[in-house]
Amino acid sequence: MKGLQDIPRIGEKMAKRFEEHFGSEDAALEAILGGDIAGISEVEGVGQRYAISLVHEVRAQFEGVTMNDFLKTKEGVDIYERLLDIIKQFSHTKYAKDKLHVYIPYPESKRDKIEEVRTATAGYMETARIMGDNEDLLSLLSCIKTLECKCPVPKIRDRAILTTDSKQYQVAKQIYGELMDVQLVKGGGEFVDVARGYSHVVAADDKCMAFDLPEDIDPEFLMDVQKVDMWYMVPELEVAFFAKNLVSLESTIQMAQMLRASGIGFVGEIGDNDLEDLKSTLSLIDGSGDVKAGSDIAIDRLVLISDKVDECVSEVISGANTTLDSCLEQSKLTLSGQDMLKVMNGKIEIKDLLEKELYHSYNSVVKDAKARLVNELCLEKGELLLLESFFPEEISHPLEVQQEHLYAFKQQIANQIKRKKVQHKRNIAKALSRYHDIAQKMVREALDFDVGFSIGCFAREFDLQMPDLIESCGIAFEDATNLFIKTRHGSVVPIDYSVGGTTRDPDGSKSGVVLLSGVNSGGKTSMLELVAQCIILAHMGFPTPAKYLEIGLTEGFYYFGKSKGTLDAGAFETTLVDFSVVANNSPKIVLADELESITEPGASAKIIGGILEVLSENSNSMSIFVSHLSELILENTECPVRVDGIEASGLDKDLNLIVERTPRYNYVAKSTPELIVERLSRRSDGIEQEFYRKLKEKFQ
Ligand SMILES: Nc1ncnc2c1ncn2[C@@H]1O[C@H](COP(=O)(O)OP(=O)(O)OP(=O)(O)O)[C@@H](O)[C@H]1O
Repeated sequence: MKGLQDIPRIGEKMAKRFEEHFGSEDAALEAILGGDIAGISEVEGVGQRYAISLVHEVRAQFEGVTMNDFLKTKEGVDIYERLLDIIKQFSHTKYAKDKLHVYIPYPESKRDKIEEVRTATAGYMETARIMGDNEDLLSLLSCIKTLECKCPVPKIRDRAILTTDSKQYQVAKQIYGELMDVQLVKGGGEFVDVARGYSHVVAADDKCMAFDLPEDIDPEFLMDVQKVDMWYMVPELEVAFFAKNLVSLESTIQMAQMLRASGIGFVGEIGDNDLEDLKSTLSLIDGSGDVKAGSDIAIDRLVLISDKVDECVSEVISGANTTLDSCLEQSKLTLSGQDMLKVMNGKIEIKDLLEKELYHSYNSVVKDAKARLVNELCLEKGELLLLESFFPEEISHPLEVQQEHLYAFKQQIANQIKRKKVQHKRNIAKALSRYHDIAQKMVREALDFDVGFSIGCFAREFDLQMPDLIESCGIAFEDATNLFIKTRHGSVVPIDYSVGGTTRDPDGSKSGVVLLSGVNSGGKTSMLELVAQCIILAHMGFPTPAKYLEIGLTEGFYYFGKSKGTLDAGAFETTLVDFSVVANNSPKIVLADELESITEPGASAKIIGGILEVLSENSNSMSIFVSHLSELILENTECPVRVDGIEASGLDKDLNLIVERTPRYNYVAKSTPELIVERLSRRSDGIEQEFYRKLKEKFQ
């Protein structure tokens, strides 16, 4: 399979959507082959069902087997899906929940696949045994999502590449044109004009170095744009990938460290030191790709200035005006006779005299105000120059800040922040670029860990054990519990049972054809369901719900559930056609529940007897038929059939049936419907009770 369009059902249009979603054809193929059902479901026009069937189809091509090769009936598939639904509850990520669908039961001929899964699952079970109740690990896992690889950054508006060299211009335009402005300038004058429009200018040729630039233009010089790495010129791009996936990455790293501390290997390619390095580098950025507060002292100081400057200036001014007011109150002017004459002769202005008198106080108030600003904003040398012109030199009352100078100051601080952040992001981007591939691998492994961990946690919760695989056709278990009853009711009576050539064979007959008889509501259907659960899980390579279980793998599994309602003639015919498939000689396990309801009892017994005869001729098959007609069926069959029974001994004080859930071997159990009638009678009164009493008499 070389391309997407080699996959049936993926045409040109769909292939394009896959490529767009996953970033490339290879990535899309990897997702399909790797069973990333969650990811595939997100492709435009693809739902979860389509994704599951697509993955199944592609895997079937590779493995040469489909789920239906083993699960021969719709009811078997239903049991498989219900089991999967239970396992999915132990997933912590959507990825794992969806990917669990790649686990299917295999026929015996694919034993290598079953063994492969068994080996891996045994590892997952051990991991879950150690870590299954670690709440920290579980909450970390639930924070991990598939990485988003498409992390476009918006065009950078405040940075530009300027050059006088047309070659450099073309190269820069081609590489960076979509990310920032690239401009060709003719000389120093134009360079300055253009540069004033940006807070950060990269001058990309040595001619620019010779320009006589004013103080406010401070470009960064580069000889050749081609020799610069992307992380240097646009660090935002590399940082964006890590920022967008920050939560997943940080959770994965923490999880890796946690697993390693518990002796569980995780992504061997990255050593402990690199993991720590990646973790500390990631701690410098936030989810938007910005430099996190606290990661650079210089940036923090500038940001603090920018945040506080307005408030600080207004506080300082109000303090200064209070001081100025009290100075004015205390000021008096005594004119000497000489000064009076000078004023009268027009040699000096009275205004000058007043100014002279007040200048000292004003000056010291302004000086104090500036000192307070320097102190409170922690200003450094280079920033003092702009502060000088914050207040008017001429006495003005009340004292006010010169807004245009305050604005210029703020602008300078903002530019400095941007420049410093770019510098800082370059260091971060350089450090992170080294980890780009391994980060992707780590998260993928973390998500895949959750797939296995879900199976392990499922096994841990229900105390499942790996079954023993035996060579003969049969199944035997001890203390087995029906998972559907357990999840529904919380408790379940464990059951022991054996059918076929197992080490627990009760009478040495190795009977592989069994009729299960018994009391109404005794648990026959539940027993059949339990056997089905064990068969399916064992053929998936999964552990089974029994303290001990041995099973002979088989090629096909036929499960025929109890029919609902009365069947008409057409349905009777259909059921027979369905059953005809068991007639061939291939190894198989057949479970059927109360097949007798397909027609009237006499005819049913004959038909079931006939089917059992066909099955008993196949030494590679095993079958259990639940029936209330066991005696009648035995009369209608020539082959050796073992009849087992689930019997009730009475009703307890709460009127529940007292049932021995484990079947008795070679024992025809009575249906004991009278117990049910008795229960109904004791639970009712009046006419209703009279009715049930009459029915009860019929059994005496
Ligand atoms: N091992 C068990 N532990 C606890 N509850 C059980 C067990 N087996 C069956 N039950 C409960 O007994 C009830 C009847 O079970 P089930 O339907 O399997 O009986 P049945 O013998 O097939 O009945 P019927 O002959 O009427 O079809 C169900 O509610 C089921 O949950």
